[in-house]
Amino acid sequence: MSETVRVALGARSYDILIEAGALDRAGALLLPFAKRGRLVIVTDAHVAETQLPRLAEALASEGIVQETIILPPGEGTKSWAVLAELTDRLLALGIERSDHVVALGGGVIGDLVGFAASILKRGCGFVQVPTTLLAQVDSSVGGKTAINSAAGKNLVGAFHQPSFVLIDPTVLDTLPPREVAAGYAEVVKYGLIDDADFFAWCEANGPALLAGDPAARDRAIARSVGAKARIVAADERETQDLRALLNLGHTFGHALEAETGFSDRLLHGEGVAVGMALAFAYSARRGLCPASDAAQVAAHLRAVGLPASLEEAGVRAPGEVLVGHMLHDKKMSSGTLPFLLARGIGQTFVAKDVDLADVAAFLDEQAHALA
Ligand SMILES: NC(=O)c1ccc[n+]([C@@H]2O[C@H](COP(=O)([O-])OP(=O)(O)OC[C@H]3O[C@@H](n4cnc5c(N)ncnc54)[C@H](O)[C@@H]3O)[C@@H](O)[C@H]2O)c1
Ligand SMILES: O=C(O)C(=O)C[C@@H](O)[C@H](O)[C@H](O)COP(=O)(O)O
Ligand SMILES: [Zn+2]
Repeated sequence: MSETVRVALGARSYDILIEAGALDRAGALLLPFAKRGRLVIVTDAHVAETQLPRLAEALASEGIVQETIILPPGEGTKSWAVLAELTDRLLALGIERSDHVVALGGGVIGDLVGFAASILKRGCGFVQVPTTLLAQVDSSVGGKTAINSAAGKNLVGAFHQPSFVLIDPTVLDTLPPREVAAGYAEVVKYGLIDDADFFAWCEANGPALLAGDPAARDRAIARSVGAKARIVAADERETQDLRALLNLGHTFGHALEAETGFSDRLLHGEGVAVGMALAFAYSARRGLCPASDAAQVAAHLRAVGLPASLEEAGVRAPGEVLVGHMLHDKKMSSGTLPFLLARGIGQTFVAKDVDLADVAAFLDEQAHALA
């Protein structure tokens, strides 16, 4: 299959190509950018071993000279220290605004490289070549770029759209199963937000997708990218209570990631899985959503091996500690934290009347229920 999705953002519009084997055509696909300036590939050590040779060969076949920077893998790379190292190395290479930095990797590389590109020379070009399921269905699209800070997740960043997104689903063949499952949580998110039929599709096809079925994988990528592109085009900077829907599960999830030290104890997608289960359970507790829908969400996440509770996330912190992490959430406005809650599967909405003490009590109940 080959499909192009356009993110319609006026002068910042760009294409997302989804095509099995596209990485091997990257020379031709990236040639227009190479004609405008240089290409510098930034990747991490795992991807350097598994997918970088394909990209390097494809670029070389078109005579494109490339520089490559290889960074350590893992969430810790979204840090001030690595950002400083990366920007220094790109400046040492003489990066210019007309050059493109090519982010070859998962969401960590994409978020870091995009942020570096947004601040270098006050903004140079970048291209996303996502190599995880999570990055292909979510992080490579939409221009949210960031690093983490001591205060929390993604707190230092910028909106900076890529010039092009090259999605080759075959790169996922080398991705470890735990990472595939983590990325799948963001796929399920699109169904839970506003498409109950797609959630039903996930229930029927999720296990095949995780087992590596190419048809299920490609369908999920195309559906997710299409949904995200539409939402981003309509609310690029999350000002209209629309893009915020993409944050379903993230207020809880980011708090769990902070509590587990942004480590591989809990991957981002795993935090989102637990967060979505908690958002539905909290919605049910408030009488907003049928308890059966909350149970169905948790059951599907568990069926594909994702965590769906605090215990399964390995988090034992008191509710007020987790709520303390949430106070840094970027949605916080005038002391109010909007929450993504649900009236049912496919019916997520932004709630602005959530009492954080009640959320803390809910989290304590969840912890005790399973103790
Ligand atoms: N900007 C956004 O809109 C957005 C959306 C969702 C998530 N995110 C961010 O994305 C990050 C998580 O991204 P992720 O889940 O892709 O994690 P990641 O980038 O850490 O990649 C996961 C692991 O897989 C390895 N890997 C990547 N591709 C591989 C491949 N093809 N073969 C073998 N190994 C491979 C990596 O080296 C890493 O060890 C988080 O920081 C999250 O906040 C951002
Ligand atoms: O693109 C968006 O908007 C999202 O919210 C997608 C999320 O999956 C992603 O994790 C994002 O980085 C979270 O955004 P944040 O603003 O809460 O940092
Ligand atoms: Zn996310």
